[in-house]
Amino acid sequence: MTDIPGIVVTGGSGRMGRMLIRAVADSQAARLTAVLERPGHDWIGRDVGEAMGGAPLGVTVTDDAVEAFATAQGVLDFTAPDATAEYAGLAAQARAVHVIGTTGLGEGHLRAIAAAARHATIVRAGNMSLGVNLLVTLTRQVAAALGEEFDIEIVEAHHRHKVDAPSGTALMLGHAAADGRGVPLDTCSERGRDGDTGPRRPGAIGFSAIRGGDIVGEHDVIFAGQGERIVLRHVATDRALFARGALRAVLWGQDKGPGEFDMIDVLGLRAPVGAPRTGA
Ligand SMILES: NC(=O)C1=CN([C@@H]2O[C@H](COP(=O)(O)OP(=O)(O)OC[C@H]3O[C@@H](n4cnc5c(N)ncnc54)[C@H](OP(=O)(O)O)[C@@H]3O)[C@@H](O)[C@H]2O)C=CC1
Ligand SMILES: O=C(O)C1=N[C@H](C(=O)O)C[C@H](O)C1
Repeated sequence: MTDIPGIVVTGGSGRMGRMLIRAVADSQAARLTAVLERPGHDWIGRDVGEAMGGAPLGVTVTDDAVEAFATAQGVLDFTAPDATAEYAGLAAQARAVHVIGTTGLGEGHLRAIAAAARHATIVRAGNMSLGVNLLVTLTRQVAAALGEEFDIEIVEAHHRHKVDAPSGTALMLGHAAADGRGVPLDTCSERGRDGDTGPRRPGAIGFSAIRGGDIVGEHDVIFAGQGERIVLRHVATDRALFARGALRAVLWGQDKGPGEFDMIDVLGLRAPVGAPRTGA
């Protein structure tokens, strides 16, 4: 037996799945024990290194999540909402740390994840990068410092394949901005303006999404006042960034008890008691 945690990557053939496989395979601190794909996927039964067009990694792609999770200490999951909700239950049964990067989760998915977190450690974040999580804390601070005379707009840009909007990161930033102002985001969020919208609602937090080409992920938080504008920006140029964050999260989670955590916890960016919370 080894103390190095065994890790399962779900959605192995996806853009993030491939990054996660590389990150775990290259790490001295974790072992890749299984890679999951959907039943019927043409990678099933193949060595994952070869399926990715490289040298064998000695790990065969499977569609059996129960068996894969049974011997694992961690699951890295960047797939789709329905799959993630199901994996949360299965990972909790196996007491494996479940790191969730999947975005576009609805109320039902979040309930399933919360239920699973009663039994096992879950780390969930719409963005696993250090830079974005710092931007979240800065956004909350700037929003708290400025009054409603500064209009907050969040603009995000992603590749043409992205299926959800606003991005998970944009929502993290929106929650942080609303938190800084001491209001719930759902009371002030303004999305998808089109046509005769009328003037901007005071206190609104606006969201805009751009989709095109191969943009990895870009986020601006704009505080627009009279005669001045503050823009907080994060630009991701390489998806490996998110995979490194996910690996850090699964290692961090190894000695934690049941509960739902985020990257602010993993990175130690949580504000001290008495200071405003993040709303991510
Ligand atoms: N938190 C973060 O830091 C980041 C989060 N993301 C998020 O990660 C997710 C994945 O992104 P990306 O890799 O670009 O997407 P891809 O579409 O490239 O990959 C998704 C993978 O999940 C698999 N999958 C989808 N649905 C199911 C299902 N029901 N059961 C089993 N497997 C399934 C897909 O398989 P198949 O091809 O067969 O459909 C595919 O392998 C998105 O929600 C994205 O927003 C992305 C980057 C960073
Ligand atoms: O789908 C993506 O690609 C990304 N998704 C995440 C999000 O929704 O914010 C994180 C990153 O921006 C890339």
